[in-house]
Amino acid sequence: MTVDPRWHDFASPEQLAEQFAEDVANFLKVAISQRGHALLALSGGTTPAPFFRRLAQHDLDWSKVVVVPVDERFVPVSSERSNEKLIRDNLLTGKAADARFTPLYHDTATPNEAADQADRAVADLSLPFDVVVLGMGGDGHTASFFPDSPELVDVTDPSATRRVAAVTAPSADEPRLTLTLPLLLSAGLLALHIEGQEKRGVFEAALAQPNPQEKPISAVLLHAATPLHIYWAPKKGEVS
Ligand SMILES: O=C1O[C@H](COP(=O)(O)O)[C@@H](O)[C@H](O)[C@H]1O
Repeated sequence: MTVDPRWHDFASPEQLAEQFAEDVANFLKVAISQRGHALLALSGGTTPAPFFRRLAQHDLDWSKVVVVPVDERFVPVSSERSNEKLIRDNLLTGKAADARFTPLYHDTATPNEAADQADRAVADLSLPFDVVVLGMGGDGHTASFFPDSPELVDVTDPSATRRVAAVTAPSADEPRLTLTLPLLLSAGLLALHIEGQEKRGVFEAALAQPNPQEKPISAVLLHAATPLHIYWAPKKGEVS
């Protein structure tokens, strides 16, 4: 059995960003009204900045929102490759600057020590996440679940007890920190944000023949117990 995919297709990245931000903001508002706070996990990379900027414009009680990266490079926040920097620069601005941020990166001697610190900090949050926004690379990686990572089996184990783990992969430039599969799958709203025909093809291939070793997004497809909401738009210049 694979996940129930719910497609949300848009004509442009701008239209996607606007509607996706509204859907996530509404989900956060409901979480705040029901449990007094909301937990939001966000992916990084090159795709989500316009969505973050639209989300930041939403009028909600940001002081009650906790934001956590889905995954992170083991680089300081000053690095242009830091997902934390991306989130801080594009989401945590204006009213949304009141949100609390729980980092995965810590300035430790090793990625494992940073993962231990982040694991404890995430354990102290009032889990589960209300909203998890995944991304996906052209190789089918999601979070920092890379096809060539020696830690892939551990971080995609549906019964993993660690919440945050350090990973390495020849295809990733730096060591990484990632939330593990069960934490991602426990979200109230599980969404995947991808753009472009190529990524759609990669995703549809994984859906047709899920194999986590080849396309790690398959681990989500095989183990999610709730629908996966896919927000997709063609890239600029592509037809939908
Ligand atoms: O390395 C990463 O890549 C994926 C996908 O990023 P994109 O640049 O292809 O949009 C992202 O989901 C992940 O958070 C990030 O660390």
